[in-house]
Amino acid sequence: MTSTDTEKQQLTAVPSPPPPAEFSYSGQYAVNPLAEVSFRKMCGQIPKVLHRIARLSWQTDRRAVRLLIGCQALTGLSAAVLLTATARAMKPILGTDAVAERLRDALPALLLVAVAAALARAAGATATYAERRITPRLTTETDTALVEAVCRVEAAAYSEPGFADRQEAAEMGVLRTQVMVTDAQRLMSALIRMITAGGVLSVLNPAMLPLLLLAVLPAGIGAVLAARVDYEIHYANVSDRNVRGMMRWWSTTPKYGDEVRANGMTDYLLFWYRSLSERCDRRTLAAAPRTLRIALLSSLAGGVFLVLTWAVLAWLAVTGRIGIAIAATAVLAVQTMLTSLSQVVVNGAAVFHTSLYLGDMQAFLDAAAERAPKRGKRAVTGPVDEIRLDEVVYQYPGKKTPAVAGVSLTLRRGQILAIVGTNGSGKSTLTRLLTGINLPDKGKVTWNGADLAEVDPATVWRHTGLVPQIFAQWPLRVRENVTLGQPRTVDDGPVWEAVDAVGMREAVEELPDRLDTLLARELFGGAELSGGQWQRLACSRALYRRPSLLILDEPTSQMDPRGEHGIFERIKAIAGDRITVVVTHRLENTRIADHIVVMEHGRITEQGRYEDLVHAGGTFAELLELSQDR
Ligand SMILES: Nc1ncnc2c1ncn2[C@@H]1O[C@H](COP(=O)(O)OP(=O)(O)OP(=O)(O)O)[C@@H](O)[C@H]1O
Repeated sequence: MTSTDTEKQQLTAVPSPPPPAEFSYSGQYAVNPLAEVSFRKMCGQIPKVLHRIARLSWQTDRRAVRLLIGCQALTGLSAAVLLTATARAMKPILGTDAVAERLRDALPALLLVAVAAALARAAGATATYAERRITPRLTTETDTALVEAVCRVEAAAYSEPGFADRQEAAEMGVLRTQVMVTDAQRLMSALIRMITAGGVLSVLNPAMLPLLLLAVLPAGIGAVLAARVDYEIHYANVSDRNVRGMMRWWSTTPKYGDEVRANGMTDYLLFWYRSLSERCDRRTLAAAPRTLRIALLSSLAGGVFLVLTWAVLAWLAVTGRIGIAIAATAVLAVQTMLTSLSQVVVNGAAVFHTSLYLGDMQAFLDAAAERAPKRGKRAVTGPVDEIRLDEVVYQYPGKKTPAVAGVSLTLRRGQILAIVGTNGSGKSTLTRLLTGINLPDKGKVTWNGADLAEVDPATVWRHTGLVPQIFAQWPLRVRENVTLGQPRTVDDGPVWEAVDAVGMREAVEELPDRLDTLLARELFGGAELSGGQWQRLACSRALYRRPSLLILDEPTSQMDPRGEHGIFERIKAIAGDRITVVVTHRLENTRIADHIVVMEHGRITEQGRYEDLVHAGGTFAELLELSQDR
């Protein structure tokens, strides 16, 4: 083989991608609620969840619930009338008189049968209407409650192991709300029809009822056991589904399309996506034999008892123990019982299934409520004259060392503070502590003397404006991208002012609908901005707020020199009214600062003014020299 051949082979031989890492939904919160639960306890969940669905529905639409209850009562009544009227009609029909006479005698009962059947249908249709009035609003309520719970937790919860998996598990509860009222309503009406038919049947012959129950009970047990298997698979797949959901978004959103294509990631991403799906499928398929065994055994047991039921009925009729008319009604009652029992079983299992997912959802909502800020009722009122950090320490959950390890600092109104330091030295974490996004584990942060641990965070964030390193590109109109979080005015004057402040007027005026242009190229009529323009817009959002504390974390990393110069000029011009914090790796930009702190391993290792630090021979001077050494 020539060296050229080897080179060619090396170029064409692309190694196959590694399989995606296997995550498992584990840890102190990941307790499969079914692992230790007995069958009786599982069935015991059904009344509880019915009660819960009723309560939620009642809170959503009382009129619709009343209508539903009325329909259920009508269903029971019409089933009873139908069966008794049928029994009454059977006697003359099976009699020995002339046909015309038999029909005439049976006519009143037959009319009653027709009216009862019509009523039953009407009750069914109205119940569906009532259920459709409840379900969309109930789903919206539950869905919004989940989104709100996630938005409102303390930011530290996001770093907790398993938080995202628990959220994914809770999402299933939201999905189930779309079917839970239907399932509950069908279960209740089937139960009512079953009880009515059972009552009629036990009057006709008491021996039939237990036999029929035995015929359907195995199917009930089978359905609940199958639901349990389904839940176990769902539970085992939570983490993979979560990762797959993220991969799906990252792979398909046009925002990252360039990176995916130009780096040849498509095949790898598709491979990973497919691998995750196949891993979920494998778990599902591995459980299929168990489901089959459950279905076969329950059908076999049910079938045996059903044959027995029909045999007993035939024996009663053949031996003359019951009349032919009664036997015919019994056939109808058995059929009604069987149909409604099957519906009870199917819908009961569905309600049981729902109870499991609702349980996950409720557990997550409870956990989120526990993690909601409980910092006290004190309020920060502007203007903010002083922010102090006193020996502040913060360690992220699951981390071995603190990200901020004992920082003391005083910031005063009118001052510009620059924070510099190597990657991972704790700069962004320090800004999170300054704004009260995270509370320190030790030490305290005070605003005008008030400890942030005792202050309602909403009153703090009313006075802050933050341009984070990674900022959102909101799929909203230009105007909302500027005013989001604080729609202070109804006229556009202040919006244009903020747009001007970041030098974006020309770019916005060129957009098809100026401030009304939707910034989402994925959507019809949407437009897209360049990276630097997005960053200017993020800065304009913070400036529009006119905050007491303005924090800019690498605010100009994507901007051209003109844009960068403009932003820093603006920061200087408005600095008198506020406390300004700039985090940057471009050390030249720290010239505007009144005070610079250099961070290393979560501590402040140097501080002073630009001119002092340049000549101090420390990290700042070293980093500056390196940035100029090209
Ligand atoms: N949400 C988080 N959860 C867990 N650890 C985190 C989180 N955010 C940051 N860290 C860790 O905290 C440490 C400090 O991170 P931080 O983002 O504050 O550094 P930084 O100085 O801003 O870095 P850079 O210059 O790269 O932006 C790092 O070790 C990082 O891995």
